[in-house]
Amino acid sequence: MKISVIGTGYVGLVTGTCLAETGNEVLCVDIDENKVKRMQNGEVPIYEPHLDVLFERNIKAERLKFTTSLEEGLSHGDIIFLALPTPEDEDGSADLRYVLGVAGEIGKLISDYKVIVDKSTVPVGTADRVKETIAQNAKVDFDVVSNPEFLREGFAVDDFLKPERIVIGSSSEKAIKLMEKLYKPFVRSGNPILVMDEKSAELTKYAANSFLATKITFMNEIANFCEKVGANVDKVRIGMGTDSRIGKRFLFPGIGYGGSCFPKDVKALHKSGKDAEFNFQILESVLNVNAKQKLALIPKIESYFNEDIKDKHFAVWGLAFKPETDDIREAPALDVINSLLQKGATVTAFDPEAMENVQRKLGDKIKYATSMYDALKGTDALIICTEWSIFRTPNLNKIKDELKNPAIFDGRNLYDIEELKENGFDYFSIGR
Ligand SMILES: NC(=O)C1=CN([C@@H]2O[C@H](COP(=O)(O)OP(=O)(O)OC[C@H]3O[C@@H](n4cnc5c(N)ncnc54)[C@H](O)[C@@H]3O)[C@@H](O)[C@H]2O)C=CC1
Ligand SMILES: O=C(O)[C@H]1O[C@H](OP(=O)(O)OP(=O)(O)OC[C@H]2O[C@@H](n3ccc(=O)[nH]c3=O)[C@H](O)[C@@H]2O)[C@H](O)[C@@H](O)[C@@H]1O
Repeated sequence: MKISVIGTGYVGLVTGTCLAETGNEVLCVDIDENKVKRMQNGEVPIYEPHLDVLFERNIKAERLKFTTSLEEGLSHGDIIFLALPTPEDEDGSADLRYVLGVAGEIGKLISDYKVIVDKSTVPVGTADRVKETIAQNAKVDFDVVSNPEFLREGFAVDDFLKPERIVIGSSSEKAIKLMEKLYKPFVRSGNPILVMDEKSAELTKYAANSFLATKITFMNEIANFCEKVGANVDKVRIGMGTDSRIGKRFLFPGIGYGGSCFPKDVKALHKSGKDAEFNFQILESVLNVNAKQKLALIPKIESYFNEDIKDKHFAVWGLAFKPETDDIREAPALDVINSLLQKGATVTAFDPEAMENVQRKLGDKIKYATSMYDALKGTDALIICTEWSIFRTPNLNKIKDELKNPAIFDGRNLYDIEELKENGFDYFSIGR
């Protein structure tokens, strides 16, 4: 089939590449000329494990191409995916200017039947708004489908190739048939393609992300309570999670959830509620608890240094909002660093993939190390914000040799408390 993907971020590029992998002819459109040039030269512009192999293979086979021309994109594809940003607007709602802006152009540019597929995460009712916007100018027939994406950064290729479910929201038989044909190769193991109305599909995405954010936040509250009463959240987590009704996944406490989606999606659903005069009380709590949780290590650090961290120098391991990505959007590490800087401390940071992005954001406000051990040199203590695998079994002697105090503040519960104690560390984690 002939497919066009508008927007080549984490979702668009993975969607385009994976659809090319099943034999479709894919043309990706992006407004960012530099990005398009890099992709045309065979460079993957984001860090996403396993994407490079598929990307290279499909470019070579001439099934995956790139352009900055929306007109070219719209004339190529029979199915047009919108994988455009829907960032947080000032009032917490999803900013639809990219989606509706492109929809306006689509109306002017299409000259034969197209299925317009919204893959961006958008509030209930957006498919109708996209339809109306296209219809203002369109002279030909078209359908709009809501097809929310559930991939995780860091596992995006695997999640796309082997989805647990595919959600298709549409009222057009013709569009549904085309979408089912396109996705059939991805659900050969029997996972379902769920067809529903557009509004239910749109809400499914927000409900899923908000539920996962709530699950993490609930666990963070349990962790904080564990600290008050002397329980160990690791034990509680396993004790709870082995009940299959609860499940073991997404129960890891830490310094809050971050990323490009949970924070903005919980806020957007909360705002949609407000607009409909519906009070999402549970989401209000999630938002408040998570904002506090991002700074959960700060009082521990201040207490260790007798409430005075001015002029103290800290090593921070992990900057990305989670491992296996270079994405730093709403990363808890940034909140931690900003708070330390505000209190007069200094920071040397290390992350395997996200250093460039942080450098662009923070510039010379902090120092950047070339390795995890290099970051420790001359610092007063180590703070861990992201659970990259390479931090899991470090050389403890090397850490102790470099730090002025044998103190580790671990926001991701990486180490065994007893082992760290035996090795002479003052070790602080979350809920243990
Ligand atoms: N990042 C993720 O893991 C997931 C994101 N989503 C949703 O998918 C949507 C896209 O997210 P990301 O891929 O993370 O965004 P992104 O910000 O990484 O990429 C968006 C791309 O769209 C391009 N763009 C902006 N305006 C354009 C225009 N007028 N024409 C062509 N290209 C344009 C940008 O240059 C950029 O390359 C959002 O709604 C997000 O909530 C859904 C599931 C997972
Ligand atoms: O809509 C989206 O963009 C995506 O958002 C999340 O994916 P992602 O943000 O890539 O990352 P997650 O692995 O879900 O982690 C999100 C945040 O929660 C935190 N987290 C996750 C799990 C956990 O047990 N504890 C915890 O604190 C992570 O550290 C991270 O900051 C969802 O998992 C995807 O299904 C969804 O498609």
